[in-house]
Amino acid sequence: MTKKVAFIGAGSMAEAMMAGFFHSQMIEPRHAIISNRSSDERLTFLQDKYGVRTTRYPQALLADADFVVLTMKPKDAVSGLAPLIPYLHEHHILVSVMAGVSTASIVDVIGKKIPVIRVMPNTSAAVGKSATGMAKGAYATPQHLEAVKELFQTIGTVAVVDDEEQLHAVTGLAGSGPAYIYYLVEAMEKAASEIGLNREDAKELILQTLIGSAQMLKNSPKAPETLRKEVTSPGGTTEAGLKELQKHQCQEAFIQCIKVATNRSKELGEALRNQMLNQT
Ligand SMILES: NC(=O)C1=CN([C@@H]2O[C@H](COP(=O)(O)OP(=O)(O)OC[C@H]3O[C@@H](n4cnc5c(N)ncnc54)[C@H](O)[C@@H]3O)[C@@H](O)[C@H]2O)C=CC1
Ligand SMILES: O=C(O)[C@@H]1CCC=N1
Repeated sequence: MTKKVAFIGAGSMAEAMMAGFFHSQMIEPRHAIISNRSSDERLTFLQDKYGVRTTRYPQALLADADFVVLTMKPKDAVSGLAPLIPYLHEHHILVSVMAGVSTASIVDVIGKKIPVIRVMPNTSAAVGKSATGMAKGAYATPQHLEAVKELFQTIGTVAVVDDEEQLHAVTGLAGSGPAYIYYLVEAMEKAASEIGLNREDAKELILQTLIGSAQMLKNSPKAPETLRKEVTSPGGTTEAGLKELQKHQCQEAFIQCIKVATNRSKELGEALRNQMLNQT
């Protein structure tokens, strides 16, 4: 029997996961129900596109759900969870994808011994290629973790981390990761236009370069540095290009980018804890 999923939040991450779950046939669209804060238009769009059910009644949302996936922003955790509390029971498995938010904070907001699995996927879930990290909360058993792992393995790879704190790093590296790659592609597209390539040719060349490099990184036993050196002929074009990147400290900037994103995840979790303290 396929599992039933309720999504609390109907944004880009909820849609990416839904699309991936449905494509893998792990979840049937009629077994998914989704809510958001206020946009009827958005819920209608998702209903029409995927055949999911929609509601803003907490009781209806949770009635049949096996997994309750929290897909609102960290700042909306309290407002999103509050109406659900009377209908949340220990048989539900809460799956939070909220960046930075600890399982302990979620349990504290709910005030019940609910199993919570904290998950950090990325939007490549939509095409079954998420790089997902996860950790279990205090009231989740290894069986709960396994059930959620099985669910997310249908939309990509899963790394279970022993220490929940490591999910900040997973977020800085892989949760946000697709955006870094898209940013690079934006730069490649701009450059392609300035050096006289038409948009369609450029798109195909960039895409194939990315896919080919990713496949090489995956299949070759060689380190990225070795692969880079193999492209770089002494006195050639690559060397000239890379010198420019080094001049702008591009690698250092990328390292700093990932560290800052990781710290931001910690700050988001702390901001929610402060919000909770101010409300008590
Ligand atoms: N976008 C991404 O690449 C990733 C996002 N995440 C996490 O996923 C979560 C959602 O991110 P996005 O989809 O990008 O955000 P989004 O802004 O696109 O969607 C947030 C959704 O939450 C809903 N919402 C807000 N308050 C609510 C409430 N009180 N009750 C019910 N629904 C409520 C909004 O109406 C909206 O549908 C965030 O916590 C983020 O940290 C995690 C991994 C990757
Ligand atoms: O930017 C964010 O906060 C979310 C978490 C990881 C990707 N998007």
